[in-house]
Amino acid sequence: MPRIAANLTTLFTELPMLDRFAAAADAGFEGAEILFPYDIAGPQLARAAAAAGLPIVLINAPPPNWAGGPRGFAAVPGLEDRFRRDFERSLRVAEALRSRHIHVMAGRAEGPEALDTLVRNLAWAAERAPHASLTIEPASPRSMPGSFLTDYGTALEVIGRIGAPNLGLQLDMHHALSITGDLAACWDDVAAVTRHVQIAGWPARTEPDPQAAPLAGLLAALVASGYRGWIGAEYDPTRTTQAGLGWLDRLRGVVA
Ligand SMILES: O=C(O)[C@@H](O)C(=O)CO
Ligand SMILES: [Mg+2]
Repeated sequence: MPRIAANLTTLFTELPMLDRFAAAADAGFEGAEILFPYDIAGPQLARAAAAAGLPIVLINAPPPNWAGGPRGFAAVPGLEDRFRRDFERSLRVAEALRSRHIHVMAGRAEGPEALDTLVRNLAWAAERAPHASLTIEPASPRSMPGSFLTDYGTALEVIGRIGAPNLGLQLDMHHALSITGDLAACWDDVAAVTRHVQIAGWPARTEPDPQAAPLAGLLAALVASGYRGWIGAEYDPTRTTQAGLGWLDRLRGVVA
């Protein structure tokens, strides 16, 4: 049965980051994602996660400028040195937090040179960190304008060209629906290389509804295909996080 992680960058934001782990554990989550854990010392985060009994499932590699800027640069020609330095940083943090996955973002770029840059950077990263699990996540252009990685065909090509056992896909249902409009067909295409799944309500990206389309279909497909990874809840709560958590028990009923 897939386990459910709270994305602590988007959930429990009523609380300081270090208090979010305990709140997520009390609410019934079994793990945590943090998009950018670079503002708080790793040992402090690791202690808070351990005290709450929550493994950290996913972090993102550092963005050059999270506050309004591009959120990554693995596909940006000319920034390869910066990519390597920052990847080393994400590795140190991932090791301190024992994060299961590192999500590497492509950043704003276009064209064949960007594709080659992404392949080269990710191939280097996968070889540099054979024990780390790396993911790439196609993002809808509406959410991330200008991002290089906005379709699953390109993601599959990149993963296939590199052929590293520690590189795979992060399927975020919000992006998958925005990009393809057909979550079931998208899952069929990418299931074999998917290492991590994220869910949210559709189309508003608020609380997920496990018993209604499109999430009900995705959950059925995950169970049918024997998906053994985590499901991360990455959404914007309608009111407080706690007030909207009724979906969590209902989801367990569906995937049990
Ligand atoms: O879907 C998203 O926005 C995230 O998973 C992410 O990593 C981009 O910041
Ligand atoms: Mg996501």
